[in-house]
Amino acid sequence: MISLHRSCFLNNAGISGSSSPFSYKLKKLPPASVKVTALAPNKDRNSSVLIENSNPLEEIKDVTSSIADVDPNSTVSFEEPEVSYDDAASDDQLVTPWSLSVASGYALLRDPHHNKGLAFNEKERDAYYLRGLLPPTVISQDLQVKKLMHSIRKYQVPLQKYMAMMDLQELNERLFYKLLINNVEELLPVVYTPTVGEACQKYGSIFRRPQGLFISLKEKGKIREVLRNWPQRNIQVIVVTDGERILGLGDLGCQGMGIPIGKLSLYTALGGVRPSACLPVTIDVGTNNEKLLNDEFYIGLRQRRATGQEYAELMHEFMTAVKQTYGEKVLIQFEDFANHNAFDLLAKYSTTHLVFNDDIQGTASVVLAGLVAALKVVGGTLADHRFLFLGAGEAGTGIAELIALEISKQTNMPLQEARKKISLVDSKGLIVKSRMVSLQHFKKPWAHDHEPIKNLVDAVKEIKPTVLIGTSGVGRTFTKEVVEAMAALNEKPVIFSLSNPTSQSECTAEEAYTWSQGRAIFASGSPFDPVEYNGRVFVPGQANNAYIFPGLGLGLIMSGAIRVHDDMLLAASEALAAQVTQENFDKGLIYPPFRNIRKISAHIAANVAAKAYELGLATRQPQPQDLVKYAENCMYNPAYQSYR
Ligand SMILES: O=C([O-])CC(=O)C(=O)O
Ligand SMILES: [Mg+2]
Repeated sequence: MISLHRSCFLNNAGISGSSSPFSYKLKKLPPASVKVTALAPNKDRNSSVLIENSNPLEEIKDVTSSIADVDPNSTVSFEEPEVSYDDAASDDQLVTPWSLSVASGYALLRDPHHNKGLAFNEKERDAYYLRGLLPPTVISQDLQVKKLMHSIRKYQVPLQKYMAMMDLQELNERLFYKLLINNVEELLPVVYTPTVGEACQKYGSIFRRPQGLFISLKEKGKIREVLRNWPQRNIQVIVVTDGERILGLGDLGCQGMGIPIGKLSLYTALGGVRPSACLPVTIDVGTNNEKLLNDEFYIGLRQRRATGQEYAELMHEFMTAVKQTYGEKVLIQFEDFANHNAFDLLAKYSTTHLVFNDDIQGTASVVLAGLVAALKVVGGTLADHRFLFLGAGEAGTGIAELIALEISKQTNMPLQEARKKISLVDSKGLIVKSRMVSLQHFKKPWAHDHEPIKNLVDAVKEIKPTVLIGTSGVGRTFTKEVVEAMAALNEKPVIFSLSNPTSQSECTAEEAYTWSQGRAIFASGSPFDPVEYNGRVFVPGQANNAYIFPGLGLGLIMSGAIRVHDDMLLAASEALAAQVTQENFDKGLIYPPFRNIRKISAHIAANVAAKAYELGLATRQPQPQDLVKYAENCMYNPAYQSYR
């Protein structure tokens, strides 16, 4: 059995110390032939080995020994196209289960990228030394999915379901994604909000093995090396958090890692980005959460958060190292940073990197889509409506700005004027001019001429909004009085309770429908079950950025975009709103069901890519003719591959 890990790979090459000159990418080659080109900068620049039609295990022995023989300063280059079609391989297309070696035997069963469990067929069991390591039965992937859903459904506690899913991801990646894609509506609340929030809170005690990359202050000055420790090279998407504002749960420090992991599993399941191209990162600069600091099981740095220059320097080293390691076109998604850093990081890096902030921009795009769809039910144009927000952080101001931008585009109204249709309430009351000096910079554009108002109910009565949006991170703040005030003002009040997880939702679906006598057009950030009121069933929509970021990311990747532009967020919004069917509207839905999410993501990706080409920000040339088809063809397919 040959099992070659990177460490022995480097040792064989006689490399020691901190830097590894090796890089490797797999080149697509005709079946059963492997060509490795070793590029040695100092000598033997182009030595190459070509092995054809032999036993794959033997091939690898040859390949690895020739790699080991080349100059230690050499670069071994296997090239892989940025958008890989390998993952779409069908039954009749044979592939080799590559890692840096051909996995076989016991190691193959423990390699999550290639393991198929009982689905290894007889031939594969012979060829890959699996005889005796598996019970005799051979079953299909579909039967495995059925069996696993059966056992997951038996768990009563959501966190147990979450742990079962994480274990599966570590054991058999394709089965994990097949399960998730086939049962997306049932499993999204498990791997994502609300359960992922609880998982982050309890990360220290449920922690079994590390997932993702942890970069703490201890790694300062060494971040490029840390990135090289990650086993994959062709990274296309990074989701990074510093754990300071995890959902609406506050500072969870290093335990925020659950969020990048969850978001990236949706990149693959909902947007079709290859799992090997996804990198979850948590930046650990400490935590101000006393409970965690005193928790003996806490997994992060036991110190208060670094701020100011120390924080900025670590983030800058990370951002620079990412671009140096993965190039200009790697997408960096900022996730769940606290307001004060989120806006600054986005402003600082949006002109030099391909970055976007999911909480500011992704949430804005999904809410705008929901509002555009809701107009079909409530009537009027965006400019005809008045918007009131509870919460003026990343999500609140991000959504407000995108609505203003869209109104301004639709009506040619100056942006300043369009902003006047939107009012925000924060913990100190309505944001008004007289508070200007003490306002954080991102709130200033929303300080209108108005008398101060202290609480939300009074603001509703005074401003008379048609749309009420909660982004406060504080649960149960849309009280009966607030919802009744909205219902008294509007025939069909639009009410979005966006804070996550469910415990932080501004009101429940049941409250929204009951207190508005079934008239509310309601959506929430975390899922709620359908509600029966007066003999009618209301299905609440889930206004969650999960509708947007997977398709947006795919669109950026497939067009080779180098920057994110606001117009791409509008394009994503438009594409999502266009996917709501009459049948959905008839059920009171303003978002299409998640079960069609891959099709929806393909349309979002196509619209985003088209915008990237239009704006001259796309580097993949020529532009594919049918972008929707192209997006679909690029998507990772979790069906098992057949091993030769
Ligand atoms: O993760 C989610 O469900 C949505 C989101 O970005 C947040 O609440 O921060
Ligand atoms: Mg978030």
